[in-house]
Amino acid sequence: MDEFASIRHWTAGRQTAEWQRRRGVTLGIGDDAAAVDLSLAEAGLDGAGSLLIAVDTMVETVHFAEGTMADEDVGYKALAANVSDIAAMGGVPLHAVVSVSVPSGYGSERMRRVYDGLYVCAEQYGIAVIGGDTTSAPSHMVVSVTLTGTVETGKELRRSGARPGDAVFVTGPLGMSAAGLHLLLREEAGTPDSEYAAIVAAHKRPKPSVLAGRLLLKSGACRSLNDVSDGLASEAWELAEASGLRIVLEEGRLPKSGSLSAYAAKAGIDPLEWMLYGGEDYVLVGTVESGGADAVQKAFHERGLPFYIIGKAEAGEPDVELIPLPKNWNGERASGRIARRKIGKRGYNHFDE
Ligand SMILES: Nc1ncnc2c1ncn2[C@@H]1O[C@H](COP(=O)(O)OP(=O)(O)OP(=O)(O)O)[C@@H](O)[C@H]1O
Ligand SMILES: Cc1ncc(C[n+]2csc(CCOP(=O)(O)O)c2C)c(N)n1
Ligand SMILES: [Mg+2]
Ligand SMILES: [Mg+2]
Ligand SMILES: [Mg+2]
Repeated sequence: MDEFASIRHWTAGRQTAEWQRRRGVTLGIGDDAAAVDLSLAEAGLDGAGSLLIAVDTMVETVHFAEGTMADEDVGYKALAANVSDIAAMGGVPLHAVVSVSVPSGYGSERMRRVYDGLYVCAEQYGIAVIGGDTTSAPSHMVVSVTLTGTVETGKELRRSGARPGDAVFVTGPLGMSAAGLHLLLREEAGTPDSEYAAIVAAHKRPKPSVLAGRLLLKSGACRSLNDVSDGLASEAWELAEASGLRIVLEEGRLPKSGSLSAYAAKAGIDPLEWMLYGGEDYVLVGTVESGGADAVQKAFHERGLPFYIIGKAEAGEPDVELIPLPKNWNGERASGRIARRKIGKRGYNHFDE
């Protein structure tokens, strides 16, 4: 199958004309560029919208490898990672443009499976796939997705809006994806123990919450927001630096799932490592004005969504600190309180030595 037949094989008949029309697409896959009339996009915004644009790339051996992700998972996660960035602005995702670079030996069927997963994610989040690019690659697959979205003009939730006194929150458990990856890279006997299904699923099929971002925006109480791709420590540092303040996290408040604890115990690893530095959690971390935290938590819980207050923002030079659990505490007290530990700007970094 040649390049053009392959593209048709991966994309033709996947989404109806009606699906695309409702997102304002007036010209989809097949010409030099797609055309979108944003005034026709049904995003349900409260007022005029701005365009959001994000791109994230997945590279074989860096973001996935044989044994960690099926082809379908690669397509799903490449889009989901971008949904997480749109959610982290408080926005609604709309259109995806997909670039794939495929080693010639991979064959058209393998890429079709990547698209099977990508379209599952598109369906789940209401996204129209409107174009892309295809090239060969020397030895490994690369999938890059550009995603548009929309958000009420001037209301997008930035990293820079936190203020001293704000409560710091996360919208889901931490460290599960890193634990799942650890298991997948080490599991000798194929199918992992069902006890660990949740951590494996967290790695292969992350579920960013657009609804969580929308609730935060509509609450009027959210001052800053980021999504956790590189790890909580790294993302908290981004909030601290963008907002010019110190973030203090409490170890005892960090949400830890049962399957993470069980697997960490089995693997002999401190789960806190994964929770702070693992990454690929695709939950939201941010701050709310402290007086509004209870109402936001209530709104989340009413919709069955998790919401955890994990610390606070304080005036000071950009920094991230952790108040450890008493078990990790060596007994020292600094001015009558448990000594805080500085959290390094460590996390997943593509250019670390
Ligand atoms: N090569 C690049 N050229 C221009 N801007 C870039 C480039 N790479 C990243 N950026 C910009 O830098 C900022 C931070 O990007 P980054 O990729 O760290 O964010 P993210 O997508 O939230 O994180 P992650 O990639 O871990 O999911 C964004 O505004 C992004 O658009
Ligand atoms: C085989 C394999 N090895 C390592 C990892 C871990 N990993 C890769 S990229 C990344 C951060 C997010 O990426 P980005 O910053 O590009 O969005 C993490 C935690 C993995 N997923 N698969
Ligand atoms: Mg990025
Ligand atoms: Mg992000
Ligand atoms: Mg990202």
